[in-house]
Amino acid sequence: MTDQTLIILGASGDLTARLLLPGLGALLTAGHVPGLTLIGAATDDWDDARWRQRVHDSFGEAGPAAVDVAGRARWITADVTHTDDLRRLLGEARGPAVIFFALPPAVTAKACEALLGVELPPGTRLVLEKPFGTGSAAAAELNALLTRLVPEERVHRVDHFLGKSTVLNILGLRFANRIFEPVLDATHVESVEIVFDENLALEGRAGYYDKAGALADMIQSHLLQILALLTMEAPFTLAAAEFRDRKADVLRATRLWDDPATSSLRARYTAGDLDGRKLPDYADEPGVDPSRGTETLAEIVLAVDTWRWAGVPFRLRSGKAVGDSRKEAVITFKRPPRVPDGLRGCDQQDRLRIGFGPDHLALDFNINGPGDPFELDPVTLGADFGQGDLPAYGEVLRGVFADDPTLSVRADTAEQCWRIVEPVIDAWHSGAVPLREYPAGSSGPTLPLPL
Ligand SMILES: O=P(O)(O)OC[C@H]1O[C@@H](O)[C@H](O)[C@@H](O)[C@@H]1O
Repeated sequence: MTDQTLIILGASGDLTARLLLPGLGALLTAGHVPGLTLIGAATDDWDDARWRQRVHDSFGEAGPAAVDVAGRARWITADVTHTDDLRRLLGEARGPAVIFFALPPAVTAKACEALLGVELPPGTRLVLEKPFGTGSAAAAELNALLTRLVPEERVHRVDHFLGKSTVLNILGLRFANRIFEPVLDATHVESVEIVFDENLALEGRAGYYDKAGALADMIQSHLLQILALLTMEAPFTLAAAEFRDRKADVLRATRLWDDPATSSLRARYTAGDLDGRKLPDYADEPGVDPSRGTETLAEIVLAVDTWRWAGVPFRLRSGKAVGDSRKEAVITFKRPPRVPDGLRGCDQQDRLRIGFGPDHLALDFNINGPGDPFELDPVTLGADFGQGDLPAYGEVLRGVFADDPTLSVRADTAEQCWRIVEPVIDAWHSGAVPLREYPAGSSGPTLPLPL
C-alpha cells in the first residue's frame, strides 16, 4: 500500500462537488488508491468538519474505504496563487502528491507560476481540467510552464469523455472487428456527425460557462477527443505513448472545412419550455453578462486531411436547453453504387450510430422485411454497450493515481485542439458570424452539410 495525497486547489467550487468528488468516491469504493489522504484548499474560511461534510455528501453512497478517506479529509485555507501557501500545503502531503487544479484557466496559470518556487516531492502529478488555457498561445505558454515543474508524463489534462465506456468502446468496435474498419474511410463514408445536444441549460454555472461557451466547453475538448478516436489509425498497442501519438497524428490533420461563415454556427437560447420546466432567456440567467454574447449552441464542420478521410465532412455540434436530447456519433455511409431495377423502397442510407447516453450501438440498413421480398424495409441491429466499472471521472482519475497518462490529453494535442477551433473563435469575435437565437426546448438551428 503506497501512500498518496490528493490536494485539490479550488476545492470549494462546483467542479469539485459535481464531478471530481463523486468520481473519487466511486474509485475508492471500488478498492483503488488505498492509502489516500485528501486535502481540500481554497481561500474560503472552511474547517475540516465543513470540508468532510462536502466530501461525504458528494461521495453519495460510498463503501468503507471512501468513508474512511472522507472522515480523515483535511481542509487548509490557502491562497493557491502564493508560493508560501503552496509550500505549506505540500508540506502536509504523505507520499507523492497529486495536485488537482479545480480552478479557472487564468488562476491555474498563476498557481503554476507560484509552484515554481516550491520544491515538489518526487512523483508529484499535476491534474488540470478543461478548458486547458484560452487559446493555442495560452495553452503553449501553460505547457511550457508545466514542463518546468514535472515531466510531461506526470501532467494529466483531464477530459472525462475519454473515461466514458462508450467512448472507449470506439476502440474495440473499430479495431477488434473485421467488418467495420475496412469501410470506415472516404470511399464508403459520406459524412460523420458527433452531436451532444443536452436538455440541461445553464444550471447555475454562469461563473464558468458564461466565459467558456459551447465551443470551448464541449467541442474544443470532448467532441474533438471523440473525433480523434473515430478517425485515428490503429495503434500497435494501447500503451500511452502510442495511443496518444495516433490521436495526435489525426488531430494535426484536422481543420475547419471552409470559411467560418459557412462552416460554423453559434446560437443562444431564449426563454422557452423544456420538459415542463420554464427556462428564462439565457441573457436573463443569474450571473450572465449578456454583452459577452456567449453561445449556448455551437456547430462546426471539419475536414480530416488524411488519406483515409480526405473529403468527408465531420459535423461537431453541442447545444444546451435543446428539446431533443441527442448524444451520439453517426457515421452515414454512401449509397450503394447501383440498386438493381426491381428492388424497391431502399432509400435509407446505412448508418452506424454510437450513443453516448443512452449508451447504445446501432447499425441501420435495408433488408426485405415480411411480405414482398423485393420491397425493402429499414432495419436496425442494436447492442447495448456495457457499463464501465467506474463513472467517467473515476476512470480518468484511476489513470492519474496509477501514474498512467494514457487517458490524459497530451500537451501537443491540447494545443492542436485550440488550433482547430481558433479560426472560428476569431471570426465570432470579429462579428463575421451572427449569434442566432433558438427558444429553449426547440431543436436549435443547424448547418447544411457540404455533400
Ligand atoms: O454527460 P456528462 O458526462 O455530464 O458530460 C456533459 C458535461 O460535460 C462537462 O464537461 C461540460 O462542462 C458540461 O457543460 C456538460 O453538460
